Amino acid sequence: MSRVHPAGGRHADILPEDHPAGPAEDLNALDVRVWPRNAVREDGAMTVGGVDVRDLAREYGTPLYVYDEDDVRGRMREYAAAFHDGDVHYAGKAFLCGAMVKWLNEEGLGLDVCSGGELAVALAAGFPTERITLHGSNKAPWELEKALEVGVGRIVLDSFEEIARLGYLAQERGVRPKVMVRVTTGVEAHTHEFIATAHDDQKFGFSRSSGAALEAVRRVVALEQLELVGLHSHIGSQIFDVDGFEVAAHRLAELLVAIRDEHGVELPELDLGGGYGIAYLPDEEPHDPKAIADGLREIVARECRAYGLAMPRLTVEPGRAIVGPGGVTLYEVGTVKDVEGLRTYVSVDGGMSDNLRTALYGAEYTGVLASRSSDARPMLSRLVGKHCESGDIVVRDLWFPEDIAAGDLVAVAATGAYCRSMASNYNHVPKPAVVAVKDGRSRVIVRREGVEDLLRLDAEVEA
Ligand SMILES: Cc1ncc(COP(=O)(O)O)c(C=O)c1O
Ligand SMILES: N[C@@H](CCCC[NH3+])C(=O)O
Repeated sequence: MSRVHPAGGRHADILPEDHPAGPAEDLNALDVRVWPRNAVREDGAMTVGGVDVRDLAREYGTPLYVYDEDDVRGRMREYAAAFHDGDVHYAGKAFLCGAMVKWLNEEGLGLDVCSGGELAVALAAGFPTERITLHGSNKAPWELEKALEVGVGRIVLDSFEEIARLGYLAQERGVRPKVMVRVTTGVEAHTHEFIATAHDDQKFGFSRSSGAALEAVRRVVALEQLELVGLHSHIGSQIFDVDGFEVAAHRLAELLVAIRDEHGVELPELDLGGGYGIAYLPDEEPHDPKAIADGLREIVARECRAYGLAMPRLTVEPGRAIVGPGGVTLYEVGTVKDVEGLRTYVSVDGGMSDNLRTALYGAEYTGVLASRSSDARPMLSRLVGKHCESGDIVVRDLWFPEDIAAGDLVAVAATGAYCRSMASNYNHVPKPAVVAVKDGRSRVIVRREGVEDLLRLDAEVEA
């Protein structure tokens, strides 16, 4: 099936039925909804944080992850202000490095880590341990021990084995950590199957419907060594619709009542996780942090009133919404291949090793020719990487000007979350550097890997 796109341009006559949109009126425009707040074009080329992308590519090479520091810090501040009466624990899995930890500390946020590795980054960068929450669906004993040794603020319990293990380790050490029980509320979040986390048939948390959540609470309460402070729920990621949060809050409130009735305690904290969607495409409308905070507060307050409970202190754990929109990935075009009658494949010097999300979730992105502007006609394109997989797609459908060519720089929007943190070395491709830009200056915050770094780990080759 095909239809002719009225804007014309190469391949416009084969625009697939399911293609989300035709070409923008101006292919050079940088829509504020998807690009970092400080991204503009100057003399044709894109600048981020006042730095020309051509200078970034010359100085640091490509592919390159670029973070607009003011954008990221601005979102941290907005979330902290919106949840002024609660806690915002940034989910480090979205992107973590020493600079991020320092920004979080300076902006007064907390940090959610889900492995000993993430915890190590936080500790190395001097993050206050009482503002750290340790997550993880299968924490190793050494990770639990490390958390107890440094005194993290809270540990979120995810399995019966872990309750027993942590109780034992805490007793050995003579400490009494604060813990939460992660509840699988049975909510079917409207998002990709792989990033929904609260329906019954998956690995996270204790199921509410089977009674496992209340049994977990019973076991924790029975262990003197653990201080139960609340329940935790994370329904999934890249969610726009508040219904799921409402249902989760309602089910959690019912559990809080059951806990009060059985144990005579009202738990003082409630962690509702993260999951707030961001715009990857210009037609997506994310909620602003204040609307999210007001909405969640209202939902929980309503449930508490209905059940006669005191309002617990709310914690949220946004990752993507803080760091996603402020990041872009810069690539250099290597080849442009016109597949007659279908589309044009524009290949860049990275791909699924620096952004797995398209291959893994069918995620959608948008991108532009960034090193210059062009008035050439739009051409239906697919931005692909250099890996040996036909699924190595960065942007499935996008419109580039017909004159795009080898040596041009392309920028892909909203790649600040879950791109560097999910990067791999597939095909022995080293991971790109990460730079922060601000007020016309740039600096490396994570160094580029080299092939020598990969060889260094190979026990049977000489590096
Ligand atoms: C427990 C928990 N909290 C917070 C997050 C952050 O999610 P997001 O980046 O969608 O806000 C995740 C990831 O999905 C998570 O598993
Ligand atoms: N990695 C996912 C989200 C995190 C899921 C973790 N619970 C993404 O890129 O969207």
